[in-house]
Amino acid sequence: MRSGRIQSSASCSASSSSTFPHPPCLTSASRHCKFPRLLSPRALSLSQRVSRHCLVPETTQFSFPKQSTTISSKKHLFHAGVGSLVTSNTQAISTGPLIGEEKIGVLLLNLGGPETLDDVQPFLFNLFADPDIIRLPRLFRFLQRPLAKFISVLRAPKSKEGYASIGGGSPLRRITDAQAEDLRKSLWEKNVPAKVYVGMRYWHPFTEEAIEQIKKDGISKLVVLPLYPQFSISTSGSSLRLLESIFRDDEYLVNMQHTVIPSWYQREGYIKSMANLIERELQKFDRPEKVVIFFSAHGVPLAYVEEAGDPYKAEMEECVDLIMEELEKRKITNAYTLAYQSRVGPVEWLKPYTDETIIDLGRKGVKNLLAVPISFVSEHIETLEEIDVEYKELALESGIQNWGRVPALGCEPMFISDLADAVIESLPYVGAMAVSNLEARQSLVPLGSVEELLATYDSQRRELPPPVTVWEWGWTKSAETWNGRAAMLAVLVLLLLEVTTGEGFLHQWGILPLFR
Ligand SMILES: C=CC1=C(C)c2cc3[nH]c(cc4nc(cc5[nH]c(cc1n2)c(C)c5CCC(=O)O)C(CCC(=O)O)=C4C)c(C)c3C=C
Ligand SMILES: [Fe+2]
Repeated sequence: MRSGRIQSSASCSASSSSTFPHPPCLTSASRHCKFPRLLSPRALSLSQRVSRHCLVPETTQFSFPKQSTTISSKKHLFHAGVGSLVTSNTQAISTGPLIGEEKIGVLLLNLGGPETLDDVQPFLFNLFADPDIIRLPRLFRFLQRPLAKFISVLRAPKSKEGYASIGGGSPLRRITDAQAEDLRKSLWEKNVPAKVYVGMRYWHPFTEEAIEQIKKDGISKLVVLPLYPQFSISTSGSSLRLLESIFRDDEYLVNMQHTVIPSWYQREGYIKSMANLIERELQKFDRPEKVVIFFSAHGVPLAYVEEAGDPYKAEMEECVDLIMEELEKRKITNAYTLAYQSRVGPVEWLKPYTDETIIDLGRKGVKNLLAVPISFVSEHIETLEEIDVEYKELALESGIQNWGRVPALGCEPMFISDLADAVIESLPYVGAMAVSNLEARQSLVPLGSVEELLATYDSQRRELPPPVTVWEWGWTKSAETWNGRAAMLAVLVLLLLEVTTGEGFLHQWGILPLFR
């Protein structure tokens, strides 16, 4: 941990990354991974965590493409190539001409957001129907959709309030479309005539719609780029799992070569762009050197990291370290801290929590705070409402006098240009296909790459605690959790009875007919 880092007393056991379970395939994968040789000794331990993503099958010779360069600095070596990369090919990596007759596509994966208040409940339904958000035990899987309906109806009023306060809907589609267009332009400027598609997980344009267009356009080589800098089961993992199921069932797609860039938080362009934004915002304070830089990342339930092996926390911590190193090179050595926001439900999420940390910093006498949203590259409800309104208010109440917030990256030219470089550097890894469709389907090639990626952190697909409150009571944390689970079970039984008998409180209140 770097010297300037403020440790909130709100932090917990989750702050140590050494407890992460290492998926079994790591050892073999990391042997092929170039990172340990490229990074400085300090970064090496971090890269060992990252190397879990260097999922190159054992049979594949792995070398970075010629155009990728290594930029060295006194303290750190950046690899300008694709940070962590999964190839679609277990047999060979094409090194020949990449463009020629090939039609190249880039698929940007993102979360999606409701565009109007009427979209909020169905959007929430899609989110909670995702087994990577609520993973029920196998026996109860059939209840996933009724449960999603139930929770989405319960949560919709609160969410609607939030979306109403930011203008009546999420800006995510508009911003992601603009990023896609700028990325396309940047690729063309770099002589890579690619088409760029947007596939959202929970709202329009859905991933399925993007895939239909990719097929119509006859794309033959596809680079899959989730727009999340750090990997999480709940975000990129979920999108890749969906993609995998779409690929598996489709004759065209099973033959399409593809590559996935699962995370890219360590790329030089991204780190420098973040540092630029922070440096710019710091200048707005009267005494910039007195400001505490407050990185706030979207949280995930602790069990995702500790039980399922989600690399999210490790990647987040490394990302923050890299940004601070970049700032240090610019002689900016402010104190900083990292906390996790936006938790929902009764289970424990990654700590320290943003709200508790703000209160704690206020108590410690911090007067100047600069919030940096770190897990997402667009403005969205959690920056515009949660940070700008709720956390700002909390900070001022807690004794912080001067508050600032770094904008999300959006279409920052250096950032977009770096994403374009990531795509270009990944192209040599878009591999040749399996010999036959049958083989492709059986050995999951090209799906194997996605499958393997998913397997590294989530091989057992264990039950994950429902992160969302259905019901809550009790005094202790653990009691709350178990009460929540018991209540959920009771609600499920009631729901089941109601659906089968057509009678019950939901019908009486006129809620259930809405479900039909
Ligand atoms: C890296 C970013 C994100 C992670 C990790 C993540 C995990 C996660 N989220 C929920 C529940 C909700 N998320 C909601 C909105 C939302 N989530 C992210 C990003 C991450 N989520 C974004 C960018 C957005 C906003 C999209 C927009 O419309 O602007 C919502 C809906 C809003 C609300 O009601 O608060 C929920 C619910 C869980 C449970 C989870 C991990 C398991
Ligand atoms: Fe979320």
